[in-house]
Amino acid sequence: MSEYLPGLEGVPATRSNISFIDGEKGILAYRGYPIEQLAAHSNFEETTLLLLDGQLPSSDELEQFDSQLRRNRRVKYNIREMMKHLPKNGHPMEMLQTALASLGMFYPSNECMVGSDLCEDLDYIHNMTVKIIARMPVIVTMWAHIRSGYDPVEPRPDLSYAENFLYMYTGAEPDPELARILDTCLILHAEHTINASTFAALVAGSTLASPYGVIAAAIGTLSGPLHGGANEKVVHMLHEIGSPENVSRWLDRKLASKEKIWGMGHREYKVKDPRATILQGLMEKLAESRGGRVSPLLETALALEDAAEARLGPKGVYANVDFYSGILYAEMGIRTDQFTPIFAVARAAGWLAHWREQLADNRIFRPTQVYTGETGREFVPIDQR
Ligand SMILES: CC(=O)SCCNC(=O)CCNC(=O)[C@H](O)C(C)(C)COP(=O)(O)OP(=O)(O)OC[C@H]1O[C@@H](n2cnc3c(N)ncnc32)[C@H](O)[C@@H]1OP(=O)(O)O
Ligand SMILES: O=C([O-])CC(=O)C(=O)O
Repeated sequence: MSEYLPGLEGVPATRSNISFIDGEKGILAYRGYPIEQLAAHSNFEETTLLLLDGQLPSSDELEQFDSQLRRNRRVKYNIREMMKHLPKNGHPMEMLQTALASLGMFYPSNECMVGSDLCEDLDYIHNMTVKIIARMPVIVTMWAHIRSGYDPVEPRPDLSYAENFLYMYTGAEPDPELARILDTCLILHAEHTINASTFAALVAGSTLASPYGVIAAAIGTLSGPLHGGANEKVVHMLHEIGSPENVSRWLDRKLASKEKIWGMGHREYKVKDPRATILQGLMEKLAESRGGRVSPLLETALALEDAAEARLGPKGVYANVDFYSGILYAEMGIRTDQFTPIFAVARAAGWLAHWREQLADNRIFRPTQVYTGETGREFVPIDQR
């Protein structure tokens, strides 16, 4: 029997040519392009097409995809109505998972099972990819209004993906600088090899579940605080610390009681996550453009990162992508519980790229276990126990 490795550490679960990580050197590349270049020169729409198709698109290809996304922003009336009946104080990740799973009822995938057990309907796969990517941010921003008892802001087809998100979220004309920052955040969060939520997507996809079932499984998996949910925890943690002077004592106490420092540590990276470095730069640039006003959250975060590096660095524990993203979103006026939904909006690109890659050569995931339970027991009737 093969060795059991908790958390499947180091166990390859698939072959993929979508993204690459060198965790010792802090390298991340999508389809061979370094994340730093994509963050500096691409936009979310283009990066998504790169992830889906494997190549940087021509301007015609990009324009066509972008216009499909813009035309598919409207969310069905029934889904809006359903959202109005969800608990207003429920977590937006649960709302998002519910809405995505419900959308699947309108687009059944059964018709695309052509004779064999593989989904060969490329039009269905493409159309559903567009619908999911186009509608996820719309659902997230609609919820921001619906849960406060207001009508959602209607999407605008003249705005880019990131601009439309900000417009629908605030109801105001999007600030170009904030839109560019959000666009970069979306690029940084779009893909990351076989992380837990992408693995969940692959497991669901391997049963030939519909793309909506696949994305709903991935959203549920991303929501946990050990994964995408950590960005929200980081901001609560920084509020709890309060100010840079408190960092050292706070950290001693947490480490002594073996508690987690949110936004730190990674299964793959043994150095600082390259996405955290880019996000930190964005945060500093935003502060500069606001006359050098550094947010108290950022000041505390910088002090915590320094102190934690000294204590946890020897274990290879450094800031991950979730460490700075929440601070940036908070500075952009986004509510804390919307941070992970924004992550999900971006990661839909990676989830769908992996789902499509796997469909082309699918085999159901069915690992084994090491049984540690009892054997050979005799059933005892209830009145004799
Ligand atoms: C988008 C993302 O998903 S990025 C990750 C977001 N998650 C977080 O930020 C939550 C905090 N971090 C963690 O819980 C972990 O680092 C994970 C879940 C990301 C990775 O977990 P694993 O790969 O299983 O790491 P593991 O738990 O084995 O940690 C190795 C060592 O580093 C320590 N460590 C790892 N992360 C942390 C942390 N955040 N705070 C304190 N110590 C930590 C562990 O206690 C362990 O120490 P030990 O060897 O003395 O027992
Ligand atoms: O790769 C991981 O395990 C977690 C992560 O950083 C991501 O999904 O972006």
